[in-house]
Amino acid sequence: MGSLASERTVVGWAARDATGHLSPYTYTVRQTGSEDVVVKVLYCGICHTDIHQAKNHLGASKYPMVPGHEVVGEVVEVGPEVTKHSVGDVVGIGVIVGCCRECRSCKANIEQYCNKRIWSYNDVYTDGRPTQGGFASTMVVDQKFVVKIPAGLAPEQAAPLLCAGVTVYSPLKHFGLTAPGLRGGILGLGGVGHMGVKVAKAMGHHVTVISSSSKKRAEAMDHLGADAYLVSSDADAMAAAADSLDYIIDTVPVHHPLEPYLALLKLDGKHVLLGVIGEPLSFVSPMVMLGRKSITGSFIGSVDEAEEVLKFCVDKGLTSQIEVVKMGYVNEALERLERNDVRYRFVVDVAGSNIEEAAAEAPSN
Ligand SMILES: NC(=O)C1=CN([C@@H]2O[C@H](COP(=O)(O)OP(=O)(O)OC[C@H]3O[C@@H](n4cnc5c(N)ncnc54)[C@H](OP(=O)(O)O)[C@@H]3O)[C@@H](O)[C@H]2O)C=CC1
Ligand SMILES: O=C/C=C/c1ccc(O)c(O)c1
Ligand SMILES: [Zn+2]
Ligand SMILES: [Zn+2]
Repeated sequence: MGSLASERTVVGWAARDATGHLSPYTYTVRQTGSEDVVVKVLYCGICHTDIHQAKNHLGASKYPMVPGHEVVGEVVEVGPEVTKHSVGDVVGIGVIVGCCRECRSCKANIEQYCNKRIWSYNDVYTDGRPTQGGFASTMVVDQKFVVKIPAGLAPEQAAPLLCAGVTVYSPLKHFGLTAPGLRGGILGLGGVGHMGVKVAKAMGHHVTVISSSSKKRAEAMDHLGADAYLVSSDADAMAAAADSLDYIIDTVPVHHPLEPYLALLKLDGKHVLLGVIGEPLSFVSPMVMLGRKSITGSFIGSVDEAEEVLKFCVDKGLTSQIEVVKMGYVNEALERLERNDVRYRFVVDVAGSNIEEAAAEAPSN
């Protein structure tokens, strides 16, 4: 296993330091193992987590780092024990590419909560190699973590479902928030948030977008189908909406006060934190005690839930709202994402970007 002769050379776009700037990077991936699926990357979405990781917001980034965890590709080779996928299948890969398979979380098929989970990039695989993500020509991934993209979903449309989509679907399901008629709030209308509006609306909820500005009001109401729109700095509108929501899906990626949003929740309402924020958030205890409210969090979703949300989107006719860009635009896209200038997810057309040819012309690693 792992002989140099059988390693595959891959071109990706990597961050080299905490500037988070990506540039071509050539590396090798492991020999195809018995349960491995070799995937030619077609499209990869850009999640705000890619910024957190590339810019070392959490203090644990290792470089060179090829980000990207909303990956859709075509199977080009499978190991001899692979039963789940075949050459030619269109498949998806998300945030997790390994787990222990023995702990309580793994046995319950919620492997995203395994303490030995392996991240699709900025981690170390079982063979000691760094993992590298989807802004690359190829990924080699254990079949367990590869999902089939159902017919009826365009590959570029499917990419954001593999993180943003499942990240909102999982807590709604887990916390019993799927019944029609519930009143939900989506705080932060970005990549994750816009899927929150779509998934919650498809479940039959009354959906209020809570945004930092009024810039997205018309699109949210007219195109995404939101029922109401609150600007968080509008104190009168926030006061009028007090005690009205069963849940809030909080996708804000920076520090923010919780109390204005806790006030919007009804008795037993749930505030679900999804944003990755490396600073303490605070609130006074009566804000939760007096309405028996919960503040909780949720981390992506399981492989099973990824398959479920893909099917849910096909069944309900849901699509993500994306801007497709080429790999050479990725740094502008990351900058625009960071300054809240995208409706609502960038997806990189990796296969259409000739990244191998571009790397041959670029300065070497
Ligand atoms: N828990 C999990 O498993 C997952 C967590 N995440 C995390 O969720 C967060 C959101 O991800 P994603 O949707 O991709 O991010 P986006 O940047 O696409 O969306 C974030 C939204 O938050 C609002 N916002 C408020 N303040 C800011 C600010 N200062 N800078 C940027 N946005 C702001 C904006 O909405 P508006 O204009 O409406 O105010 C913005 O569109 C990130 O922290 C990401 O790491 C992502 C995926 C999975
Ligand atoms: O985008 C997917 C990953 C999100 C994420 C959530 C929590 C955390 O600590 C991370 O490092 C990433
Ligand atoms: Zn993500
Ligand atoms: Zn485990």
